[in-house]
Amino acid sequence: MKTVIIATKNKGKAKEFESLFSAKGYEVKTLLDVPDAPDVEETGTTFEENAILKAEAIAHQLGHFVIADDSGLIVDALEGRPGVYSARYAGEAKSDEANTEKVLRELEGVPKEARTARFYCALALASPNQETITVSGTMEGLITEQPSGTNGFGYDPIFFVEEQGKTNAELTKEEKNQISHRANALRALDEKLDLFLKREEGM
Ligand SMILES: O=P(O)(O)OP(=O)(O)OP(=O)(O)OC[C@H]1O[C@@H](n2cnc3c(O)ncnc32)[C@H](O)[C@@H]1O
Ligand SMILES: [Mg+2]
Repeated sequence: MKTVIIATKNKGKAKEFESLFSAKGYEVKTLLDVPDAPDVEETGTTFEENAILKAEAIAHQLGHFVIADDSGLIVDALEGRPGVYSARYAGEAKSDEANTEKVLRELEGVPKEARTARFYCALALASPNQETITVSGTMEGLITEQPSGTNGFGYDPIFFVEEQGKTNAELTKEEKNQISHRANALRALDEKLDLFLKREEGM
C-alpha cells in the first residue's frame, strides 16, 4: 500500500485524513506516530504560509515528502477571527471547548443572518526534492448559539451547515468528508498529487 505522511499532531485531522486517503488506496501516517517530531512554530500570517512552514520543516526533518494542513474558522462578524489563531484562540492550552465558548461569547446578541462563517483549509505538499505545492478549500456555514453534536473536532459543534440542517458535529464522518473544507482542498490536490508522486519515484 502507498503511504502518505501528514505533518499534524491533531487527532481530529488525522482521523479525517485516514478516511479521505484510504478511499484513494493510501495508508496514512501522522506525527502522532513519530515520537520526537518537532513542534513547528506557526508564525505565518496566512493559512498557506503556515502550511508551508509545517510541511517544509517536517519534510526536511524526515527526508521524505509530507502534506501539512493549516486550517481554521473565519467569522465575518469578528472581522475574520479566529482565523490563523483558531487552534490557540482562547490560549496556548489549545482547548476546543474554551475556543468555541470564546467565539459564542463574542457573538452574543449577533442575529442569525449576521453569524456567517467559513472553514478554510490550506494544504502544502513538500519534499526535500521538489518545489512545494499548495492548494486550498472552504466550506460555508453559520455559527450557532450553542454547541450541538459530538462528532468531529474543534469548532464543529458550533458550525451549522444550512443544506444539511445540522452542525458539523451532528454529521457523520462520511457526510462531513463529502463537503468539508479539507475534502475540497484534497480534491484540488488530487491531480497534482499523482504527478508529484511520479516525480518523487523517479528521484
Ligand atoms: O498544526 P497541527 O498539528 O496540524 O494541529 P492544530 O490543531 O494546531 O491545527 P491548526 O494549526 O491548523 O489549527 C486549526 C484549528 O482550526 C480548527 N479546525 C480546523 N479544521 C477544523 C474542522 O474540520 N472542524 C472543526 N474545527 C477545525 C481546530 O480548532 C484546529 O485546532
Ligand atoms: Mg497548529
